[in-house]
Amino acid sequence: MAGFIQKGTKNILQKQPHDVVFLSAFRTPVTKAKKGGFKDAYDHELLAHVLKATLAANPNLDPSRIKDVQIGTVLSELGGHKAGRMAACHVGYPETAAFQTVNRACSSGLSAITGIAHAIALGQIDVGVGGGMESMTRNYGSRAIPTQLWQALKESPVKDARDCIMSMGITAENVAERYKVGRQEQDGFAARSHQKAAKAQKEGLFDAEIIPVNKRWRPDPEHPEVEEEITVTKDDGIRPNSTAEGLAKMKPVFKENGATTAANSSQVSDGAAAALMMRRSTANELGLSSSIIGKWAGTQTIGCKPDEMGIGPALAIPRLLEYTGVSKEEIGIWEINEAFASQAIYCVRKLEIDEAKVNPKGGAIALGHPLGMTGARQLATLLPEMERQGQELGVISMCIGTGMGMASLIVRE
Ligand SMILES: CC(=O)SCCNC(=O)CCNC(=O)[C@H](O)C(C)(C)COP(=O)(O)OP(=O)(O)OC[C@H]1O[C@@H](n2cnc3c(N)ncnc32)[C@H](O)[C@@H]1OP(=O)(O)O
Repeated sequence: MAGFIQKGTKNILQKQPHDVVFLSAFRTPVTKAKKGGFKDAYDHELLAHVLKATLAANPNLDPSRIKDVQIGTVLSELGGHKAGRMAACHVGYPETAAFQTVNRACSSGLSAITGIAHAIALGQIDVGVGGGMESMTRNYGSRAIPTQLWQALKESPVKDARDCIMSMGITAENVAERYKVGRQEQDGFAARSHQKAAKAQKEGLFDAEIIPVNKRWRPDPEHPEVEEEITVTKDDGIRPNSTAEGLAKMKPVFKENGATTAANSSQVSDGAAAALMMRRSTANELGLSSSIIGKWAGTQTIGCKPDEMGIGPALAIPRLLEYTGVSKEEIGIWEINEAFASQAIYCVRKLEIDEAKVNPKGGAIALGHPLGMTGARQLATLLPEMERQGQELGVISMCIGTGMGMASLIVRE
């Protein structure tokens, strides 16, 4: 044991009574902000759907066993806490199930899952739900960068302090320049993200993780009084015809003569995700052991320079591997956030991992990146793919806009 986690691949692959296990991991489709299927939805509305689906998928679990719900969200009004708790109560979580929202910027969903995992590992709770929600349609823009800032911070002599509010696109340009990630390479990576996602969508590989969502939709912005009922079943940001040559025609959006374009950046999107987690011994006691789909085996978070925040996974992953005693070669699938192609390429290159093992169903460039939800989306995307490929170990990793990386080790059941 290292603290409360198992160390070493052999130990990690064994089923232990104190393991933190997943019984379900679902997500809504991820849709384009302002244009996509959830443009008229609230973040907590999407959360209600995944929380309800979590109960429905586990009918033999008495909801009163759920002791805590942690939901990552970045931009939500009042930190999403009040509306999130309302959503949980609304769909049948008893008043005894505690609720909190978590904000570690883009890694909030992964932080929420880790928070529940730590509470289970310490014996604080037996059963919990971790996830994320985000409506960038409603909350991006005015809430993306703080406006009520202490003047001393704006003028801080410490560059790292000032850089915490740097445009994410500029940090992507910094990574490209400093580590020589060329435009062509970025466009090729972005096109492959779309191609992989399109193939996975065509083959139905997202079906197991996606909860179809019925919702109202206003087809005409000029006539908001006209509403229709629609069912959103698919991610709508995937562009199957993306090619490196086609993407080369796009103009840089963050910097004159830069290389970061709308096509090689993650998309601004809406969505929610949730996973049911418990201690293995609790699952056994409740007769739910046959529903276990995977286990959490440890998380590490590490800081880096805010002006090159995208390199975070390249720092967090080695620390995670050291912490868990697992080697890079033993990881079958890597879910690495594609905040921008430049930073994702840098991380893959620096870690010397095979791109064929990275985001096999595409990443945030194709699937979208509803900030606080993405880490939880990656879990929902990873688990069925580990099962399909017969891979035992997977890693989820995020970069964090104020200069951090986070990584979690996930084991197939
Ligand atoms: C820690 C972290 O994770 S940091 C990351 C946090 N997230 C961010 O910072 C968000 C980054 N992304 C953005 O800010 C935005 O997506 C931007 C500014 C890059 C682009 O915004 P938009 O211009 O609204 O992008 P949008 O996706 O709508 O694309 C605009 C146009 O570009 C073209 N385009 C975009 N992608 C493609 C593609 N793959 N192939 C061909 N054309 C494309 C299309 O013409 C598209 O218009 P359409 O949707 O009407 O067809």
